Amino acid sequence: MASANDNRVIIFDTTLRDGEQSPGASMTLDEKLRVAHALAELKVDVIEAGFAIASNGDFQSVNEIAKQVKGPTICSLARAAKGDIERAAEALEPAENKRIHTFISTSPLHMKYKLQMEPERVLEKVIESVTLARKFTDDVEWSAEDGSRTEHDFLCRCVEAAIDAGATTINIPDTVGYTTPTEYADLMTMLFNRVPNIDKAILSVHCHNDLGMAVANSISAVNAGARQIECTINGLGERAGNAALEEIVMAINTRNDAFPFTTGIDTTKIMNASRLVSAVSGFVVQPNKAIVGANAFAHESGIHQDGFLKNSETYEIMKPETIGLNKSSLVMGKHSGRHAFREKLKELGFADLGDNAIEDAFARFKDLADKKKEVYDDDIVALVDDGMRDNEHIKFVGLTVTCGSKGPQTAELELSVDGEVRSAKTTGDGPIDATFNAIKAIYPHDWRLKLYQVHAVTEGTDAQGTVTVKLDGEDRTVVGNASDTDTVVASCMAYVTAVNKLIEKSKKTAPDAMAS
Ligand SMILES: CC(=O)SCCNC(=O)CCNC(=O)[C@H](O)C(C)(C)COP(=O)(O)OP(=O)(O)OC[C@H]1O[C@@H](n2cnc3c(N)ncnc32)[C@H](O)[C@@H]1OP(=O)(O)O
Ligand SMILES: CC(C)C(=O)C(=O)O
Repeated sequence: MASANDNRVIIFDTTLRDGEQSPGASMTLDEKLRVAHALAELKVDVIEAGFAIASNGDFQSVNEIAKQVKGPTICSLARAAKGDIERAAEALEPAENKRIHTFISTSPLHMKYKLQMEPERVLEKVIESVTLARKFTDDVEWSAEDGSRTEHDFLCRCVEAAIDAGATTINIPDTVGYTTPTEYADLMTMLFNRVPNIDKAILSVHCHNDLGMAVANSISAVNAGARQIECTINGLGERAGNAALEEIVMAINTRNDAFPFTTGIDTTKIMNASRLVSAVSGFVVQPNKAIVGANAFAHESGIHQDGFLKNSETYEIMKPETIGLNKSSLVMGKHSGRHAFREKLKELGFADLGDNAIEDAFARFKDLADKKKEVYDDDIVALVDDGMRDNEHIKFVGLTVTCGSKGPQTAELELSVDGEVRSAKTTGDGPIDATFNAIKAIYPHDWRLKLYQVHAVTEGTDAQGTVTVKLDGEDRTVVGNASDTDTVVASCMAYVTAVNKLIEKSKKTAPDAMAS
C-alpha cells in the first residue's frame, strides 16, 4: 500500500456514493453496475459503491458490485453506528477486497447542532465504530466529517484514537468546500507533526467544490503528504460537487514536473467513464469543462486552428488520445480561417478542389457562419456542392402541384436529364411525396430518403424555405440543400441535388470495365 514516503496516490472513487447524493443523480442497480465496471477498467484503487444502510436498493447495489466487480477494493459508507457498520459488512461480504468507511463529524458546529453530542462522546464513538468495523475487515477508513473546520487539538486526538483502534486510512474531508490550498496543506502538515502514530495510516482527502477549489485543494494536500484522494467522475457530488477525478489525474499526468506523483489510472478510459456517468446520472457535462467537456479539445478561432494545424502543442497541452478521445476537433464557425477550412474540406473528401473553388466556397462559408452559430460538416458539403452545380446531370425545369383537402395530391414535373427534357405526372401522400415520386418516375433509383427537413431562413410569409434532403446510396449518404420561397420547389431541387451527387459518386467508383 502507498505511504507518504512514496509517490503513489490512491484514487478512491465515490461517484456511486457522494456522486449519487447530487439531487437528481440517483442511479438504478443496473446503471451502478455499469459505472462500477467502467471504474474498474479505469483502474481506480477503491470504489465507494454506496451507503449500505441507506436503503434496500443501496444495500443491493453495494452487494452486487462486491460480487461482480473485480480489481478495485469495494467500500461502503457507515455512520458511527452499530447497525450501519454491520449492514456495510454484510453488503461487502462477497468482495475480494473490502473496506468499511465509517465517519462522524468533529467540528464544533456539527457536534453541537447536528449530532447534539459532547466532544468526549464523539471521541468514544470514533473508537467504538472503528473497533467494530475492524471485526469485519482489516481495511477500515475513518473520516472526520467537516474536518477542515475542526479544532486542531480535538482533530489530533480523534485521528490518534482512530488509528489506535485500527483505522488504516484517515480521511480529513473539506465537507463544505471551505478550505484553501495553503490552509489545507498546512492542516496535513499539522497532522503529520502532531499525531504520534500518523505513520501507521494513509492520510486521505475528500474535497467539495463550493468555491471551485476542490481539485487545487486535493493536490495541495498531496504535496503535503496525503496519499489518497477521494473524487468523482465529472466532479459529480453534493451541491457544487466533489473534486473531479479526471482533472486530478490529468493534472498529475500533464504537470508531473510540478506534481511528481503517480496513480494507477488508465487515462485512456477517462472519456468512456465520463460519458457513461453523464448518461446514467442525466448530468450533462458543460462544454467548457476541463478534460471531458465537448470543447476541451475543440478549436474554432482561425488563429488557433492555424497554429494547431502547424503544431498541435501550440494550443493543446494534452493529447486527446491520452484520455481516450479519437482526435481534436476543428469547429467551423465565423471565427475560422482558410487553413482550417482547407483542412476540413480535405477531411470531407474534397482534397482535389482548386484554389478558386476553395476561395469561392470559403466566401459562402463565411456568409453562412454569420447566420448560423456553428457550421456543420453537412453544411460545408452542401455549400461546396452548390458551387459545383456545373456537374449536374439532372436539372430542374418546372413543377406544378395540386394539393388541398380534396386530393389526390398530384405533381407534374419536368426535369432535364443529360440535356433531354423528360416529364412525369404522379400522385402521392401530400405534395412532397407526389413530387419525390415524380423524380423517381423520371429517374428510377433505389436510394432511400434518410432525412427531410425544412426551415425558414428569413421571416414572414414570403420567407425563403431551405430544404435539406439526405439520401442513402449503396455506400454513401449524401445531402442536398436548396432554397426557394416555394417549399415544394425547394424540396424538389434539394432532392435532385442529392440524386446528382449520388450519380457523380457512382460514376467515380464504377470499375473501368463497366465504364467502358
Ligand atoms: C458528508 C456526507 O456526505 S455524509 C453522507 C450523507 N449521505 C446520506 O445521508 C445519504 C443516505 N442517508 C440516508 O438514507 C438516511 O439519512 C439514513 C438512512 C442514513 C438515516 O436516516 P434516518 O434514520 O431517518 O435519520 P436522518 O437522516 O433523518 O438523520 C440522521 C441521523 O443520523 C445522525 N448522524 C449523522 N451522522 C452521523 C454519524 N456519522 N454517526 C452517527 N450518527 C450520525 C444524526 O445526528 C441524526 O440522528 P438523530 O436521528 O438522532 O437526530
Ligand atoms: C462522509 C464524508 C467522507 C463526506 O462525504 C464528506 O465529509 O463530504
